[in-house]
Amino acid sequence: MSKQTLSVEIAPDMLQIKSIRYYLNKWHPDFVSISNLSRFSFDSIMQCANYVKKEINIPVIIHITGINRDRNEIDRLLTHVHNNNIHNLLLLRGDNHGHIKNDFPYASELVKYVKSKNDEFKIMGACYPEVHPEAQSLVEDIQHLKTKVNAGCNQLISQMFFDNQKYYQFIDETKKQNINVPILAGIMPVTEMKTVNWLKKIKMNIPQFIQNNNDLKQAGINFTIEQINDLYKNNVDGIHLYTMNNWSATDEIIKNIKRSELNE
Ligand SMILES: NC(=O)C1=CN([C@@H]2O[C@H](COP(=O)(O)OP(=O)(O)OC[C@H]3O[C@@H](n4cnc5c(N)ncnc54)[C@H](O)[C@@H]3O)[C@@H](O)[C@H]2O)C=CC1
Ligand SMILES: Nc1nc(=O)c2c([nH]1)NC[C@@H]1CN(c3ccc(C(=O)N[C@@H](CCC(=O)O)C(=O)O)cc3)CN21
Repeated sequence: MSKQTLSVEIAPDMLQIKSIRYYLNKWHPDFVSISNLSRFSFDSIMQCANYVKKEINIPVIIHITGINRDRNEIDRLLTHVHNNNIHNLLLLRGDNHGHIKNDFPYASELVKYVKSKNDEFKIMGACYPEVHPEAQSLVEDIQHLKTKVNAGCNQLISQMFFDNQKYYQFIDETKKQNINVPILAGIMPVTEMKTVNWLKKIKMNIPQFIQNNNDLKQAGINFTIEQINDLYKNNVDGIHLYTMNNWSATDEIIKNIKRSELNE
C-alpha cells in the first residue's frame, strides 16, 4: 500500500524565498514542480530548484517547453540540468507566445528526443481531463496522449479542471486505452479575478461558483477543499496543486484535505 500523493507547483520568485522555505517545510509535499513562466529566467528556475532540493530536501521537477526552442537549445538546457543533478522533468509543448521554432511542435516529440539523449531522465507529461482546447475530441486527445506516454513518460499531471465527473470519465478512457502510468490531478484554486481572466485567456471553462460571488477568496478555497477531498475519496493517484505562490490560500486548503492509502 502507498499513500496518495500531494505535490505543489510554485513560481521561481526568489524574492519570496522566505515564504517558499516556510510553507514547503510546513507542507512537506512529495515533490515540488517549478513552473517556467516567461517572466522568470532559466537561471532563476535552476536557482529555485537547487534551493528546494538541497536546502529544504524535497524532490524537484522543472518544466521544459519545446515550442520555443530548437534542438541546440534543448541540448544546452539538458546539459545544464544534468550538471545540476536534476533528473525530473515536466516536458511540455508550451503556450504560443509568438516565438515559435519548428523542432518540437508537440510534447511527444520533445519526450522522444530527451529520452534518446539521456535515458536517466524521469519524465512527466501533461494531460487534459476537460479536453485540450485544440483537440477535436476526448478520444483523439487520448490517442495523442498514448503516443506521448509510449515515447517515455513515467507519470502524467493533468491540466486544471473544475468538474470531477469529467476527470473520472477521462481516467476511465485512459484505462480503456491501456495508459497505465500514474496520473496526478492538477488543481488550481481560483481565489482572485486575475486568475479568472487568465483562465479565459487560455480558453478554459470557468467554474460555476465564480459567477456573482462577493467573497471569491473564501468561496474558491472552499470549492477547492471539496473538490480535492472528493478526488481523494475516489482513489486518485495524487493531487498536484497549482499554488501560483498564493501561500495563505494554499495553506488553508492543505490543512483541510485528507489523503488515504491506495489499494494496489
Ligand atoms: N503544469 C503545467 O505547467 C502545465 C502546462 N500545460 C500547458 O498546456 C499546453 C499544451 O502542452 P502539452 O500538453 O505539453 O501539449 P501536447 O503537445 O501534448 O498537446 C497539445 C495539443 O496537440 C495535440 N497533439 C499532440 N500530438 C499530436 C499529433 N501528433 N498530431 C496532431 N495533434 C497532436 C493534442 O491532442 C493537444 O490538443 C502548454 O501550453 C503547456 O504549457 C498543461 C498542463 C500542465
Ligand atoms: N496553458 C497553460 N499554460 C501554463 O503555463 C500552465 C497551464 N496551462 N496549466 C497549469 C499551470 C498553471 N500555471 C500558472 C498559471 C498562472 C500563474 C500566475 O502566476 N498567474 C498570474 C496571473 C496571470 C497573469 O496576469 O499573467 C497571477 O499572478 O496569479 C502561474 C502558473 C502554469 N501552467
